[in-house]
Amino acid sequence: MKDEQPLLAVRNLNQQFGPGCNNCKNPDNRALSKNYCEVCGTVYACRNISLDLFAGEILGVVGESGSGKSSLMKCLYFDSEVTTGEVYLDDEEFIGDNLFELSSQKKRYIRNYKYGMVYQNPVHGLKMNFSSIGNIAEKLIAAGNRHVGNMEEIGKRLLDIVQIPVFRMKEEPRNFSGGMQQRVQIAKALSNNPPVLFLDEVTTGLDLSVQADVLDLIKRIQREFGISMIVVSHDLAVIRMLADRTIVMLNGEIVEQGLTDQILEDPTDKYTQQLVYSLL
Ligand SMILES: Nc1ncnc2c1ncn2[C@@H]1O[C@H](COP(=O)(O)OP(=O)(O)OP(=O)(O)O)[C@@H](O)[C@H]1O
Repeated sequence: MKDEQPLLAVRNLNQQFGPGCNNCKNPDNRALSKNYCEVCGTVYACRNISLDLFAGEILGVVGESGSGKSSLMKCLYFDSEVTTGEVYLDDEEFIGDNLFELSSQKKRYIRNYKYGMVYQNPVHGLKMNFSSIGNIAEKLIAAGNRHVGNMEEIGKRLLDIVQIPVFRMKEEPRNFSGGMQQRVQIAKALSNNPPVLFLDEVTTGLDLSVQADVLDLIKRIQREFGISMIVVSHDLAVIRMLADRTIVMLNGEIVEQGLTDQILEDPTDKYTQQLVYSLL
């Protein structure tokens, strides 16, 4: 895998909230045991994050609350601005382009054609007052589709893939259970056939049996469609089930990364060891 060109290459991504001061701008003064500066209050949500996502793999990002996982996802999906950093997509339309530096129009294009996103809270990914198939159509229209018949056909196929009964396609997701809402979000995220899918804590808050069904669905989609995914979770059990490789974050930094099996069997970092032992 190492000799391959990554599909997505993130280099030295930093995101901070606050201007920083003489104290925290000096890396020697910044304790690694927290993600904020005690002098000026600046929060360092992501610090020097570099990672590769290869074609067809699921990359897990795990860490406790506040470790910077969602901040990383929001930056990658252009939901929020990085402070500094680079990201490259192996796509002929964007060769050599640091995507963070593109215009907002081009970023929108990438979100519509190259990326899919599934949020923890379905309210962020779905219009609750649109029908389920209408939500899928919204993404298809954003990606340039205009033919109503085609959109309905694609919508039905996607709802079938995520196991939402097609006879319920006209219902609004607000009338669905949490697990069904996540399924509609997944269908919507897949609608433009993206090479990259981001999933942010998608099973958090669901009942265990519903969680297991949604995780099965994600695994099946990855196998059938070969989509590359970055999956964020605070729950190592979720990462164990889904991810080929895993990144462990703490206080905005990557403290360990490697094959998921390797991390689970032989964690080297102290914090990762705690995470792994908590599974036992
Ligand atoms: N807009 C913001 N302004 C200030 N601080 C922020 C902002 N967004 C995130 N942070 C801070 O950045 C740090 C990382 O937050 P983030 O949400 O990425 O963590 P997380 O690992 O996803 O945790 P959780 O799973 O609880 O969301 C936290 O200290 C958080 O308070």
